[in-house]
Amino acid sequence: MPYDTQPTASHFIAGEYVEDTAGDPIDVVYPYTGKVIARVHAATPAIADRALQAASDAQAAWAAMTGTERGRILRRAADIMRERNHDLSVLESCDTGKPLSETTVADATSGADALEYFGGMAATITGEHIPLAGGDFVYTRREPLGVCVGIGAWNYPTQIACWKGAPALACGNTMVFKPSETTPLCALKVAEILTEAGAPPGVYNVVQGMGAVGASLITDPRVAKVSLTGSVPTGQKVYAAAAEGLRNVTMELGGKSPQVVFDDADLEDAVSGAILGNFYSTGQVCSNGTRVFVQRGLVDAFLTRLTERLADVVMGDPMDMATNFGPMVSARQRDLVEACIAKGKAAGARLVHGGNRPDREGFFLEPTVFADVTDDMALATDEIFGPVMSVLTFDTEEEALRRANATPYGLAASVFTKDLTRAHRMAAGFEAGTCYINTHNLAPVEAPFGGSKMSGVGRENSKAAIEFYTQIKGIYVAMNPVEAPF
Ligand SMILES: NC(=O)c1ccc[n+]([C@@H]2O[C@H](COP(=O)([O-])OP(=O)(O)OC[C@H]3O[C@@H](n4cnc5c(N)ncnc54)[C@H](O)[C@@H]3O)[C@@H](O)[C@H]2O)c1
Ligand SMILES: O=CCc1c[nH]cn1
Repeated sequence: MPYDTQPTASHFIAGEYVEDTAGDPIDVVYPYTGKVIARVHAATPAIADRALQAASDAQAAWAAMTGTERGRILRRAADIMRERNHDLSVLESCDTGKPLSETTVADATSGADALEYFGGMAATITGEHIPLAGGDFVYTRREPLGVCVGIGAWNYPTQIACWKGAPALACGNTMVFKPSETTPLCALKVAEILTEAGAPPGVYNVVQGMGAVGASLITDPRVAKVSLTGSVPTGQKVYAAAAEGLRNVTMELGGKSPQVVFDDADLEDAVSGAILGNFYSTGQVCSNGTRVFVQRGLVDAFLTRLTERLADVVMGDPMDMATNFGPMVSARQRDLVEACIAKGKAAGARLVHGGNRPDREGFFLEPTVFADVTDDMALATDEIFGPVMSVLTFDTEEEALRRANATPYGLAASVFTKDLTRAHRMAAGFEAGTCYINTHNLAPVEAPFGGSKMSGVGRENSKAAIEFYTQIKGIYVAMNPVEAPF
């Protein structure tokens, strides 16, 4: 490994790197080689306590700064991230195995976008004035919640650390962030950069660990809010644990999102959308449109063109800018996805492309396409979180919408058609938090992102995120003598 991936220490607390080797070791494995490239240690209870106390100690002073001052620090952090985009992208590729051609434009970039966006918004986070009869009035203050815990998934370690940290900090909260144990490296850089940009010690802390460390943070009395990005089963546990203390939550969970392609769609756009929505990040994107419903008249042409386009997949060294398809994040994830492929074959789905583990080192799996998938197959019901596309056939708009919504998930959905009214009808009918017309999987920070039904609670990004990192205080101001009954 030609890159220096071993972090200075495992944790970042109160503005500095902190080590405690008493915690369980966590080896960081480079998915391209399967070799260990760094080692960190899980937070011991003492480390978790130190991080929470640092966040708690820092919160009042951070909240007392003006939004303009906090925003300036976040925007400075965004500038530093952009200046270091190459190194941060290399680290993201080492942590996840995603190709550098992708991380260079998607990860630290999206993190910097969030820091810049919420940095710009910080000064605008204000209350309102509500006039009442007789000259009385109410004014509201939009106040921070306090100490927020962020818990991340492994697919977007830099992005997730920023999508949670930027709005939390803009609103005057402080954060203890626990990255996924699979990708522990990138969040440390986010903490380092925020500190360099001027965030006071304790405002943004990172502790490492498995689920147990995350669980221990949630129920701490110093914690006001928990924001998780992870699977639905983890979300259910975290939500339940947070409920015990009536803590605020944001839950960014899994999905089984539909893409509906009508036969009047632009074929090239529909195929591009299906590729973006199934194979970007080697299929490890929460909002992937893994159920591709194609209208009967277009199915053959769609599969033909998709197969042609898949010939352009360049699977290989993530650090080679020509590579556009990397390994999966871990052997475990690769094995889980392989089992889903085997189940799909056994259920009678037609394998159109891929399906195999290439004979090479690293956690590679071919981009895989199944056709003739039916709604009852596990391929169509279970989140796979890997490069597996299922193509299903439909006849009518009513049928497509009904089947698209027939899932407990509700993260994303897209429709491909040239018929404008149909596009908007479908978008209105989708039971999903994030919908697309004639594209899929884009997640600009200016737009709300999040799920309905089992896919989540709350929204990240956009103005909507402010709702989930603040609470409103109403202050009644009497301008008249107080009238009492006796
Ligand atoms: N909706 C979104 O924005 C979004 C984005 C990315 C990934 N995801 C979802 O994340 C999943 C893949 O990521 P993963 O495998 O890391 O998910 P996961 O649920 O296994 O783990 C997510 C995080 O939760 C922690 N965790 C596990 N058990 C915990 C507990 N009991 N208490 C507190 N923390 C606990 C883990 O250590 C990890 O940091 C997929 O389902 C994917 O759809 C969702
Ligand atoms: O993995 C989910 C978040 C996301 C979607 N697109 C880019 N990031």
